[in-house]
Amino acid sequence: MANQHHPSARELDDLELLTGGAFHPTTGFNEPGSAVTLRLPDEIEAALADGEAVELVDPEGLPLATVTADGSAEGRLEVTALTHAQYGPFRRYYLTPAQVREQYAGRTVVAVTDALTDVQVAQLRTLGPVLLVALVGTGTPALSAVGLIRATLRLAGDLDAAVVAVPLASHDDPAADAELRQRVLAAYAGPDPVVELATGGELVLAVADIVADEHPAKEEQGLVLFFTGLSGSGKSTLARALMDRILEQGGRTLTSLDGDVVRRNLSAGLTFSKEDRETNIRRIGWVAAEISRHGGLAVCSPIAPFDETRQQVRKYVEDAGGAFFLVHVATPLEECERRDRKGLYAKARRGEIPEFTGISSPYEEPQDADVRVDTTGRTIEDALDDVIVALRESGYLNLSSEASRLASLAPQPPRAEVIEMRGEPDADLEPNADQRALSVLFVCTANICRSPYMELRARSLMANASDAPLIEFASAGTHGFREHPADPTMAEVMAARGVPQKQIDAFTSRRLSRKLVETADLVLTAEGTHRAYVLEEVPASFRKVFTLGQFAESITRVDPGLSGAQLLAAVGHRRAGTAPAHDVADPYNRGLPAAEQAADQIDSLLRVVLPQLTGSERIVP
Ligand SMILES: Nc1ncnc2c1ncn2[C@@H]1O[C@H](COP(=O)(O)OS(=O)(=O)O)[C@@H](OP(=O)(O)O)[C@H]1O
Ligand SMILES: Nc1ncnc2c1ncn2[C@@H]1O[C@H](COP(=O)(O)OP(=O)(O)O)[C@@H](O)[C@H]1O
Repeated sequence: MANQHHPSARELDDLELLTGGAFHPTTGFNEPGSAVTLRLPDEIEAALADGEAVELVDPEGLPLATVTADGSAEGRLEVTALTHAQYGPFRRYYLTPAQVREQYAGRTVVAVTDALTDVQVAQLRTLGPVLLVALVGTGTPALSAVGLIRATLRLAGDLDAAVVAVPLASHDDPAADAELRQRVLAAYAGPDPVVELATGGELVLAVADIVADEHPAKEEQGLVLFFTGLSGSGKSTLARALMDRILEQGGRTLTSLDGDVVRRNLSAGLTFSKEDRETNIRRIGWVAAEISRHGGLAVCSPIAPFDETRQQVRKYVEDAGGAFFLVHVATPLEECERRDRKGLYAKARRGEIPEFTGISSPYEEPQDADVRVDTTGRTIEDALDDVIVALRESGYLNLSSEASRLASLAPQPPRAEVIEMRGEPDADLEPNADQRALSVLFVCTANICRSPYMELRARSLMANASDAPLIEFASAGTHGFREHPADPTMAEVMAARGVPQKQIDAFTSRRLSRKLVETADLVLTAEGTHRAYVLEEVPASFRKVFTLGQFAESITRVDPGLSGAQLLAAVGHRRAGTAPAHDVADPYNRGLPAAEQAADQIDSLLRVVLPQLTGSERIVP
């Protein structure tokens, strides 16, 4: 069909609500005074004026609806649905008001736009059967659409609640949006009551991992470092030097999108016309944004002479959840021309290269650079330092200064951090001073329930085994909050099983870090998902990361005479597969019986693991 149009994300959300009847009585775009509008290019407008129909297609080209002009002076557009969007995560929860009336009549309707707080969950418990309407339209929720639905579903499991997803988008007009919200909720509720949630309260811990995933700490966020400046200004030189520093420090994946290199590959065949330069930069921006979406770090160094295109790239990156950091390498034209490393300026002056930036093609100086570096008369190290300092201040990337960098590359002294352990060793069993204690790291999600239990319980069990060699126990969470106390229910179970109250009170949660994994001799996780998480972060750790259950099974496969480091080496090569039966399910928020059950399971696994690990028979939980 000739007349096809790709609406924006906001318009596609509106289209779905229009065709589903959620905007009742509005059924078309561009009604007088309505915020539900559709912007069309001139040629499409002309086709509509000629009485032709126009297909609205989704980003993959699937025709969703046709629009026709109703001939009115206001330009109202009638919409006829062709099909509904069929794919996308949680699609099955996207129901029309009619479908909801049929399935969920009688429930109190409650709109949800963010992860729920404890206050809100308590309120929901008082409402009887509820229908949670997750408003997931473009620009509305605090979480991504997927995150909001996932978090809502997880909490709904514990309530008398059904969940429906409604793509009510923001129209950047608070009054109109409030009115549309009311209208949509009324359409979904029919005769049933609509109740607004109270504000305030603390985020419910059960969904903390979902929220934490979507709001990574700055230093964990995807990052695009974008160098712009004239040819010869020093973009590639500084970018390369910076990348070396990042690689030396380690801990980040890195992709280089250098101007010259991109022109030979991704943008081969493009010229230096304004249009082709824009295409080139948008391609770089698109790739960089995808890299940032997955938490990666992309370093780009094209000239990128046009402000508008740089803004587009910034938007791509920010829409992908990454951070955009603009470095203006502001070496003046005279200096670049004096350097003329490739002899291009001389050629451009002679007219042999048309449209040369700075000579016969413009360079628009950025007004939004995060740092501006003029390299004239400076060493590369010195100029690079400006970038490193600005990056550190931004919080996105903390590269150590030259002095501490050299120190960190020097041989490390023995680890100073000694985690408190069992009581004093018997004098006659003083461990060999050369023999470093094995360190075992327990991992779960938020480090407040299962892994603290494992850590503190293992430590207290070891206190009974004075014949055993030293083992250090620690724990961490893949997600969740830092410095939280142990879950009170789990704390109660620990205390009842002999963990000293002092240790329970002293416990605070922490996030898993690459360093923790790297320094541990053995990492034991509560579930297979935690193990997968650790392996993704630190793939090289695959021989020492197990679920606790998997490790307990694996050690039965090796020589029973082995213990300590020899046991770990042997098990690393003879691992049992992970199995769901190995998982210790999350007892968080499920009451004392669930906590007891998790503790029983952990105890029986520790009963297998600790004696073999230590070679001591005295550990009896
Ligand atoms: N007409 C013209 N104008 C500017 N630059 C030219 C031109 N023709 C070739 N070159 C060489 O191409 C490099 C710039 O390519 P970019 O992709 O970074 O340019 S742009 O961002 O698309 O404007 C640039 O490399 P750098 O010196 O690394 O910037 C030049 O070497
Ligand atoms: N302080 C400095 N920072 C970066 N480059 C410098 C500096 N001083 C001199 N130069 C030289 O300037 C040239 C910059 O070239 P290049 O990095 O390829 O620029 P661009 O990528 O912007 O075209 C190199 O020859 C580099 O050695």
